[in-house]
Amino acid sequence: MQASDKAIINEIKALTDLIRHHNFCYFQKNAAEISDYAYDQLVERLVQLEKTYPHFKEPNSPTETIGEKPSYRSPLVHHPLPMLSLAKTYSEAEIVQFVARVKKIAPDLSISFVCEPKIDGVALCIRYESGKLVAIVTRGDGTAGDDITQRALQCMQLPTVIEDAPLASFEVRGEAFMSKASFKAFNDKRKKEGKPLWANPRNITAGTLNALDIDLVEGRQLAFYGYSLYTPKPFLATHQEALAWLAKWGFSTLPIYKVCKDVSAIMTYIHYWAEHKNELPVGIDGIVIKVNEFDQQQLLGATAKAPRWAIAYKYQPETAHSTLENITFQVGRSGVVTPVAHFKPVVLAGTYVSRASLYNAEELARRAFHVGDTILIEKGGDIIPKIVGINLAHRKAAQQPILFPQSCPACATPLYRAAGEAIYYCPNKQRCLPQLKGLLLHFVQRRAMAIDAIGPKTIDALWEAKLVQTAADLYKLRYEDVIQLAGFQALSARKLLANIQSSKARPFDRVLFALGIKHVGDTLAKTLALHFACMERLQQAPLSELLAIPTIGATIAQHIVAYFQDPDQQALLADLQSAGLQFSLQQQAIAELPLSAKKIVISGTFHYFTREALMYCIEQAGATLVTSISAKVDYVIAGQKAGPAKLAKAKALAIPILGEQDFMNLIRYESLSCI
Ligand SMILES: NC(=O)c1ccc[n+]([C@@H]2O[C@H](COP(=O)([O-])OP(=O)(O)OC[C@H]3O[C@@H](n4cnc5c(N)ncnc54)[C@H](O)[C@@H]3O)[C@@H](O)[C@H]2O)c1
Ligand SMILES: [Zn+2]
Repeated sequence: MQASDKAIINEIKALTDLIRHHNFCYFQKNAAEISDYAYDQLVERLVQLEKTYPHFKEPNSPTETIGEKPSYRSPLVHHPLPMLSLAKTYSEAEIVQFVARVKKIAPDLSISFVCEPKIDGVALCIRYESGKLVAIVTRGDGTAGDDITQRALQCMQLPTVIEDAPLASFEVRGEAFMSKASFKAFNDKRKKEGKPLWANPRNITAGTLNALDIDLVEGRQLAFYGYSLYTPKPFLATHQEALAWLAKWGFSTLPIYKVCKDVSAIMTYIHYWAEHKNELPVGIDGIVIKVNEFDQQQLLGATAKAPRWAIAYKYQPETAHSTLENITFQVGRSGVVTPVAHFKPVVLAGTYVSRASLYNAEELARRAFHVGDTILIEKGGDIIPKIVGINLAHRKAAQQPILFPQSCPACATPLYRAAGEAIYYCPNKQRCLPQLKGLLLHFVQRRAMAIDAIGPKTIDALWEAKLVQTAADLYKLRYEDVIQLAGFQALSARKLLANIQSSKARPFDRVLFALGIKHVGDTLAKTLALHFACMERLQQAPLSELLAIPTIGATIAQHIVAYFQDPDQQALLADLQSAGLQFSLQQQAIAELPLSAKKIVISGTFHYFTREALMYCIEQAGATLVTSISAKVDYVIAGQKAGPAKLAKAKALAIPILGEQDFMNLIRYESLSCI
């Protein structure tokens, strides 16, 4: 093998792995790490390499697969007709080639195209039998997806009965999404509640439809636009007619689709919506061009990945040039130092932007920014802008790159970097101002102690006046202290003190979360509260007991143990306890556990739970596990290969038999966070 072959094999392998990684982030975690444009460039490069060197192609290449594996959380549903992806391009020349290709296959026919917006959401297929909605299924890997009927109906308005359906069974395919207005309202609410924001409407749509906890989905308003109708027997002649039927049956369709006869009409449509897409109520990332006649679609057929009768023209993300003014280094409450780029304000996707986070030291070193650099900033559907390029030709000579500081920008303590991590920390937990103030802000936020009267400004004022340095100091505040602060009057001072007093009623898990122990988010705080029931037991818990909890790995367990062994934290906890905070689970909370006093039998193996995790969740939900079926048993949870004798006995005794998903719904899985 030649050296150049080796380099190509390596590039193909690296690209294949990288694309798989991004597929996982995008489709499974709903948290893309790179823009769609950057992702599409990676795929394009791999497609080209595979075309030139087909013998080096990796088996199961992501250029030939669709979406991601179904979750296996809910029953798998096969698609009688595969749900494919779309061929896509960012180049107008390729649209011209597409039209030419289509015309070549059917040269004697007059061909028309339907141009319609490409909505940036999640593809769903809705099945109807005898005019009734029977299932809503995700695309999954194109051949089978997840049945999400219950969840989807909870957050979307869909026609559940179609009175005048001329066919016994059919499928409506389309895109679920969140409108721009609902997304903004939802994120504004989360901001007020101190919760992390969703990056874009597509992520929240996918997150909602994948949610394990149906209660979490409540209040999230999604919409659905139908873009195709699949029938077992031909029933209509054109795609345009299908769209008209969908609208007649009560499906929302974007009424801006247009039938175009030639390339020039297609281009006019593409250009028009490039200018006007921000005016639409829903985010679109391109235009889909489809051959209108179904007969002609059949003639053109499909590849394994996409139909040959359609193509998506994708709009490039909005970008703008600006000048880098500075990079500052922000210290978070856990001591993590993050570089933030500040640049001359520019308008992108309708809003002014002037800052972009650079994530970590490695990224800063790799990009070697200089003050005054001309930078290219990109903002797609995402709310967070990114720096995607530097114009080196514009760089002024004799400037030095901006380096990551060696010591904390706030307290000058030398920074520390754990082996194998890309992040620098300031280890000065006791005196580093942004860390201490960050901890206080975390403590008062709505998800923690919900002391709403205190925001960043009040924290600053209390700090300046040397009244508050730790969370425990809040509970020592007196009226005379607060009234002397700038901006406080009798009423506001009393309100603040009342707010602090009422925070003493917050339950034990919220107190645990409020402490800001590294890695202990609100769900893990709940798990710890349920498992240990009181602070004292948790404080004394050996590493082995923490490790026995399925959600806790070695790093988290070590952090928790180290936290409770730290004398400063012990002093803080003692102060908070004497202030009267809830240091144990309330009896009432135990009685409210979703399966209190229930008896459960499990049988078989499970997709999502290990047997140990399932047993743990049952206990955490307040139920008791029993081994044999009797009239005293409340539920049987049956997995694959569940014992037939057990199931028959349960049926005879009319004991409800639950699948894995039913059980998760019952225990409000997400709120207990068991695995
Ligand atoms: N940023 C990342 O890391 C990352 C990772 C993986 C995938 N992605 C994005 O996902 C894309 C690949 O996903 P894909 O296979 O779903 O392709 P796609 O989203 O580009 O195109 C196919 C999909 O378009 C949707 N669609 C919207 N409007 C439509 C309409 N009017 N008619 C027909 N279909 C319509 C359908 O859901 C269909 O399944 C990538 O091109 C990229 O944009 C991004
Ligand atoms: Zn510091």
